[in-house]
Amino acid sequence: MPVFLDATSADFEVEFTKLLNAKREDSPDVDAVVADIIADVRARGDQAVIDLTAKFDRLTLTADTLRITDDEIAAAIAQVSTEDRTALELAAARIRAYHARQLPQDEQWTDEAGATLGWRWGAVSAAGLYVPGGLASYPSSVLMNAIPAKVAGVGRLAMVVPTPDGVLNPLVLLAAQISGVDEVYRIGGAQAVAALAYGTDTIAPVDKITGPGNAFVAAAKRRVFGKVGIDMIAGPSEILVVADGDNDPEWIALDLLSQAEHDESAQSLLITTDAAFGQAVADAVEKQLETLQRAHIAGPSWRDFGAIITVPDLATAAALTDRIAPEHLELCVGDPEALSKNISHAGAIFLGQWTPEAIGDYVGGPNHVLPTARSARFSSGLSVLDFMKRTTIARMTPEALRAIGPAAERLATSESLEAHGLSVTARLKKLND
Ligand SMILES: NC(=O)c1ccc[n+]([C@@H]2O[C@H](COP(=O)([O-])OP(=O)(O)OC[C@H]3O[C@@H](n4cnc5c(N)ncnc54)[C@H](O)[C@@H]3O)[C@@H](O)[C@H]2O)c1
Ligand SMILES: N[C@H](CO)Cc1c[nH]c[nH+]1
Ligand SMILES: [Zn+2]
Repeated sequence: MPVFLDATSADFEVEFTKLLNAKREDSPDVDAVVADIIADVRARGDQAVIDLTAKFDRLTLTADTLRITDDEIAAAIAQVSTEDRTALELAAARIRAYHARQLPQDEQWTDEAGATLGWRWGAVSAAGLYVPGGLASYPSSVLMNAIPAKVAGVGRLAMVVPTPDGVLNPLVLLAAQISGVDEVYRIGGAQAVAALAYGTDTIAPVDKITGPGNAFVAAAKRRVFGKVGIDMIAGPSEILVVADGDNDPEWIALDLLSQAEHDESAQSLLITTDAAFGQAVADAVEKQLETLQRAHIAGPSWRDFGAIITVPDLATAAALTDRIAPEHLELCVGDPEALSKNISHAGAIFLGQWTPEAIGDYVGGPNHVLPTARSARFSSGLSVLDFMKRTTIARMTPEALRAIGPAAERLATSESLEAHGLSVTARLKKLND
């Protein structure tokens, strides 16, 4: 059973804080394991990756078989049904169209002092794309990683994906081909993140690592940040549904289970203005769990981290939502647009009862790699911008230097940085000769 909270009860604040702080992925135990794995990969390179893959994915590799060959990719892709290919291509086209709109513009102008200023955008040279594969297989996450990278203009796309027991999903490889991935390695977890960040004899290091994963992957990305860029912490999935009583409890139950089935550490929450509806959803979840294929994952997630919160009004729902800062937010209320305007912190918002979150996972167009663990307070879903960086541009004319140089001289003096000031003075002197 999930916890039931009532926002009007005396102990609500204590119980809600407990819910916010529930230990799901930010565990010191996980971090300690990940630190050792990263150190091992840095010290022993390919051999560490091979040993750790044998340990965690039950797969024996050599340096020659870490990378999936073009022939293996072609053979796997040949098994994909036309229906699956068509669905994947529809998803890819929609994701590409959405992300193409994110390409930023360069800017350049000349200001009143005569200085030409601006910035230009450029792509990172090499991106490492993490595609999860431990408990489920994610062709959709290949598209969500690789398409924005390609739109940004990244030169080299290196993808890692664990293949437990050596089982390869052909659709993952087709997605890699469709979206222009250059290299695919059958490795996962913290060892794959470390290999991408530090490089091994077989895997050249990348500049930026993106993509979702379990708690080990999220912790590894945190640890390699600085050596490489990362997109965000996209860990175990989360959904918060805000629903009034005018919804079908079964639909909402399925929406909650759609994220619970990702991982025992996933979190599904319901905030409702109608306590009886909340109970009906809880009953519907239990009913679904009797037959759901992944009840062994969704059940523990719902039992350990699920919650149903009753609120007196939608204003309270909005305030609590901002404190949760969920990865996914479904607004199943009469006027979802109006409610969404009162919410500042959510990775992705799904408006109205005809927009199940799963549409966003696959075919909506926006990215499904999204910030978890309340990091939507300060980060956003994966975008083209994550694969780009901005370089600033400045050009002075003699007149511009004459106009603003003296202020630079003064500031340099105030910082006791003599050479800074003199580099300006020397030029101004020449102008005054
Ligand atoms: N936030 C997002 O945008 C988003 C998107 C898709 C999926 N997800 C999440 O990604 C995750 C996918 O998880 P997954 O497990 O299926 O695949 P995964 O690829 O993230 O993790 C599998 C790897 O974890 C490592 N691992 C497992 N147990 C370990 C242990 N005890 N010690 C050290 N390493 C260990 C192994 O190396 C294994 O290869 C789920 O939590 C899902 O909710 C998040
Ligand atoms: N819901 C996940 C993000 O948390 C993404 C996903 C991929 N496939 C299915 N779901
Ligand atoms: Zn999902």
